[in-house]
Amino acid sequence: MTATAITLRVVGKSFGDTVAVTRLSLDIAAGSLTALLGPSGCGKSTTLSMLAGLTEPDTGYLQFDGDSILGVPAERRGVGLVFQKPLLFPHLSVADNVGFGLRMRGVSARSRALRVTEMLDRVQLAGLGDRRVGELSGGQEQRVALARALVLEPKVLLLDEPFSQLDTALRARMRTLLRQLHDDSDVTTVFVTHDQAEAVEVADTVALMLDGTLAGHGTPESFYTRPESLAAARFFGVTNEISGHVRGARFTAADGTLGIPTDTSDGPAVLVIRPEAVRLGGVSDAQARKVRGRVVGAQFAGSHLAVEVELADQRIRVHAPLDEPVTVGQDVDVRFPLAACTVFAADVPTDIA
Ligand SMILES: Nc1ncnc2c1ncn2[C@@H]1O[C@H](COP(=O)(O)OP(=O)(O)OP(=O)(O)O)[C@@H](O)[C@H]1O
Repeated sequence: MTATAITLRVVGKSFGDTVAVTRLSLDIAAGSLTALLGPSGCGKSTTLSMLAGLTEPDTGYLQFDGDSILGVPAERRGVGLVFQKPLLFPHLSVADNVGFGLRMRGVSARSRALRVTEMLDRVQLAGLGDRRVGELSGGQEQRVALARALVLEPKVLLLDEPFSQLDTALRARMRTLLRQLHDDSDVTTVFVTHDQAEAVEVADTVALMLDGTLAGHGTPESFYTRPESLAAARFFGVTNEISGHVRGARFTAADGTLGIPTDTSDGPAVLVIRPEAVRLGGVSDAQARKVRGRVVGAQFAGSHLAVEVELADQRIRVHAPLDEPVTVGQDVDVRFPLAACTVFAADVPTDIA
């Protein structure tokens, strides 16, 4: 079986006056593990539900491998579903839960038993087939839900916040398991989460949704190094925003410093750079811009030193290596590597709450 590519074009869905999804266009590569990421209410679950065939879009189209899936009933889309709650049959054993779909398809008891045993092994539940599902832990229940979906060899696996009810350590183990299960098969996986750290850890591709539509799409790294919008940069956590303007393909900060090449149009602008990309001290480098600043705060933060630096008219955050000799009150050279700077026009919407 070859993997399935998913196409969404100008998809829209409203519930009464509530616009859940609007003008959503997205290409999900065959065989990818894509995180559909975004804050609560941005339309992730509705999107997943439209792919699953549980909700029909009002506008736009959806395709699997170039063929429209609009109007195709859920059970004929070749989709496996895993939800936040495992939704197992409480009166059936683990093995019977996993084998349920196979039984519905008329697969013989013998063949079913073989496939269920193999699947339980893959989700690390070997030997637990006879257990009643009420005797399982939350993590085990979600493994059963994963096994039940995957045993049917779906073309597409859709997961809606599947591990959000588990504790942190277990969630990390489940993410690793999901990655393994995905890598061992050809299934195209779409994983809904509101947690950007989870998206970055589990997925090879991230599709960020804000306000019902796509706000960024690319590798996890690209959201840190080249965010597509200010809102996307903000969603990915702590970032520095330096206000200024662009004139003649050059960004200048409000205090007249920097001079960063950019292809953003002339006008008020914001330069975005993550704290871990800013350098303190160091040698001159043609690929970076230098400004003078003063250290006004330095705090141990586990993996780095969280430093606050005052520039001419604003403060920025810098993550410095722990062995960097940084003292409060010290004057420092602050370097902005060009490759880590992204400039946006200042008049973009900024509310992403
Ligand atoms: N069946 C429904 N009836 C009415 N409104 C709905 C329905 N489903 C979703 N909505 C609304 O559509 C918007 C998008 O909801 P959706 O569940 O897709 O977002 P989400 O990003 O998955 O959020 P969450 O993580 O909180 O589930 C929300 O405003 C929600 O209240």
